Amino acid sequence: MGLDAPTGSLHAPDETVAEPESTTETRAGTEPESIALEARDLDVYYGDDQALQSIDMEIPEGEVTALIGPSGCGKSTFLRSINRMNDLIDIARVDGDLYFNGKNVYDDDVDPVALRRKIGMVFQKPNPFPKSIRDNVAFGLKVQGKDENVDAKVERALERAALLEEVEGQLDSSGLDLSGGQQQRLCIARAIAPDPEVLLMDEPASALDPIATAKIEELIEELSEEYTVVVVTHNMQQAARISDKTAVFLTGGELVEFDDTEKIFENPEHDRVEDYITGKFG
Ligand SMILES: Nc1ncnc2c1ncn2[C@@H]1O[C@H](COP(=O)(O)OP(=O)(O)OP(=O)(O)O)[C@@H](O)[C@H]1O
Repeated sequence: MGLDAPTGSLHAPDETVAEPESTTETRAGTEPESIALEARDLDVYYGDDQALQSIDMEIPEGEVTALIGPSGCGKSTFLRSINRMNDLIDIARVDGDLYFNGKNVYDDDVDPVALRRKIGMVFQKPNPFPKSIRDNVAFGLKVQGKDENVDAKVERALERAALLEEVEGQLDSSGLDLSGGQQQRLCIARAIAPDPEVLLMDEPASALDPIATAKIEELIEELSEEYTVVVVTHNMQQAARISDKTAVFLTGGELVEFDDTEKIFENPEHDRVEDYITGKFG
C-alpha cells in the first residue's frame, strides 16, 4: 500500500542534491541512454523482516518505468527508497546504494528534504490539502521561497497536469471540492510545480473510475516528455499501456526481471514472470 503523505516539505534552504552526470549504454548496447536512478545491491528491512533483496536496477531518464508484482513484493518499498520516504518509517533500514544522477542519495551529505524536491511523489489516494486549488499547487513553491510569479507557475503546473481548463476561474475554490480524478491531477500539479526531475507515483489511478484513470494514464505519458516517471501499478494492462520499461518484483522482495515493457509482456526471460503476467498467480 502507498504511504499517504503530502509531497514537498515544511523545511527550506538549499542542501546537497545531485546534478546530472550519469550516462550508460542501453541494455541492447546500442545507443547511449542517460540513467536517472540506479539501485545497486539495495536491501530494505522492516525490523528483522527483509522487504527487498539485493536490488540492481538502472532507471532511464525521461521514460516511464512501471513496477509490477503481487501484493507485498516490495514495489512501494522500492519506490519510497528512491526519495528516502522510508526514512519516515522508524523500523525501516536500507543497505546498499541508490544513485540519483550519479550521487548516492544515502550519502551523509544528502538532505532528504532537498532530495524530495527533485524527486516528487504522488500517492494512491488523492490527498489535497484542505486549501484552495491555488494554495495546493503553490505550497511547494512557497516552502522553497520560490514566491516570484507564483500565479503563473501555478497555472503552468495545472496546465501540465491537464487540469487548468477544468478549474480556470475557480482557483480560489477548495481543492477538496474537486472530483477524485481532478484531485489526483491537482496532487500531480502540486508535485510538479517545484519542477522536480523525477516523479514517483504509487498506484496513482487505483482509487479512480475508468474515465479518470484513462486521463491519468494519458497524463503520465505526457509527463514523461519532461520527467522521469516511476509508477507502481497493480494493473498489468496499465503497465503495458503506459510504460517504456517494466520491473517485475516477486514475492520475497526480489527483482526478477527488468526490461523493455514489450519484452516483458511478449517474451519474458523467466518462467516465473511469464506465469505472473499470464495470471497463473498473484
Ligand atoms: N511500514 C511498514 N512496516 C512494516 N512492514 C512493512 C511496512 N511497509 C511494508 N511492509 C512490509 O514490506 C513488504 C513489502 O511491502 P510493500 O508495501 O512494499 O509491497 P507492495 O508490493 O507495494 O504491496 P502492495 O501491492 O500490496 O501495495 C510486505 O511484507 C509488507 O508487509
